[in-house]
Amino acid sequence: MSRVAVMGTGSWGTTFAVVLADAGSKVTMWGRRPQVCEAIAGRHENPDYLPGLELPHTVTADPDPAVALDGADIVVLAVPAQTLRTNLAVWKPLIGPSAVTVSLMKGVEKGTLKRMSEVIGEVLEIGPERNAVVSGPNLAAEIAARQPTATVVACTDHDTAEQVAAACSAPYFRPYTNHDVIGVELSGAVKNVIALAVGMVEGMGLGDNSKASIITRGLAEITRLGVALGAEPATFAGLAGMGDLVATCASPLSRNRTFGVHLGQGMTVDEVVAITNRTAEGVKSTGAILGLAREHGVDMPIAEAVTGVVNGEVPLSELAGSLLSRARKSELA
Ligand SMILES: NC(=O)c1ccc[n+]([C@@H]2O[C@H](COP(=O)([O-])OP(=O)(O)OC[C@H]3O[C@@H](n4cnc5c(N)ncnc54)[C@H](O)[C@@H]3O)[C@@H](O)[C@H]2O)c1
Ligand SMILES: O=P(O)(O)OC[C@H](O)CO
Repeated sequence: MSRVAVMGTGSWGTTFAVVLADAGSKVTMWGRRPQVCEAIAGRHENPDYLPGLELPHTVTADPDPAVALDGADIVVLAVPAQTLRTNLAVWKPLIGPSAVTVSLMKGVEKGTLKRMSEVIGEVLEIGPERNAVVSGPNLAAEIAARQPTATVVACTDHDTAEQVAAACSAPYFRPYTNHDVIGVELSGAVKNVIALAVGMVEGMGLGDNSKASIITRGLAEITRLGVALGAEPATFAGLAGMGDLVATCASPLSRNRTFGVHLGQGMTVDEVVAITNRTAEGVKSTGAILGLAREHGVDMPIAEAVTGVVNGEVPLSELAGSLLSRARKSELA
């Protein structure tokens, strides 16, 4: 039986803890708010993020990271992408020398333009063989209701990917393994930006042709960037690529898509942030993703338009025009 620490008691951290427990793992969560940890450990619930769900009694939680990390074979990281580096610096001395890390996060670090597994490798000074990523069409609320889904466990080391996949294989949760960490991780981060664009389109009252066009050309952008960074094209046709893109862009449960809908209806970024306390990673990562694209000479017009709107540099009324007025090109270019 794996002993797993889940660092972060938000929607996905808590849901993934349920998956791990249902798969037979023993789970201790860390959360920064003691009252949330008390609710998880004492009443087997997380009313802030998953109200009404009874958590397995094998899931416990503690606000002391030393308690959560003590003896953990697997350390799951589920905090906002932009706080990860600071959090890891505190946790580093508490993580065992052979523990495997698993990033659940779908963002790119501002400033450094690093993927989450890169930040983890750098701060914890661990090799790629201990550094795994889980990403796929995984809307937390559906999985918390034990609705069937598949996902991808990515690690350059097959044994590590298998170890993590075994720890999270539940009757309703089927992990596939993949060695393409770059492709799997980038897919998860960039689809959030595309979901913001689809949400804006929805909020502006446009229809399914517009959304399908954004989703399809969005996949082309994700693939171009990924391949330029060394990913394998096939990954983008898989669960972490097209699968997650479709789930996120289609679902009202997606925080990124919902954020975009509010923007499309005319709210400002600050106004949307004020009415939600959930992590919409695309908002903070879109500039970093565009930075990566520019660094590698990759054309990403949708990410560029979304960044412009999010930064208040491009009026929403110009979003469609900025995409449609570009020079004609081959679909396959
Ligand atoms: N929710 C989903 O359906 C889902 C699915 C797959 C991946 N993800 C990804 O998982 C990651 C976490 O998402 P989530 O849904 O759990 O977010 P969330 O907003 O539900 O929860 C975030 C958690 O991080 C904590 N937190 C906030 N600021 C912090 C800080 N400075 N230091 C430490 N902890 C802090 C919050 O208290 C909360 O427990 C994101 O990168 C997201 O893209 C989410
Ligand atoms: O709610 P979102 O937009 O963060 O998306 C959640 C997951 O990433 C879907 O796989």
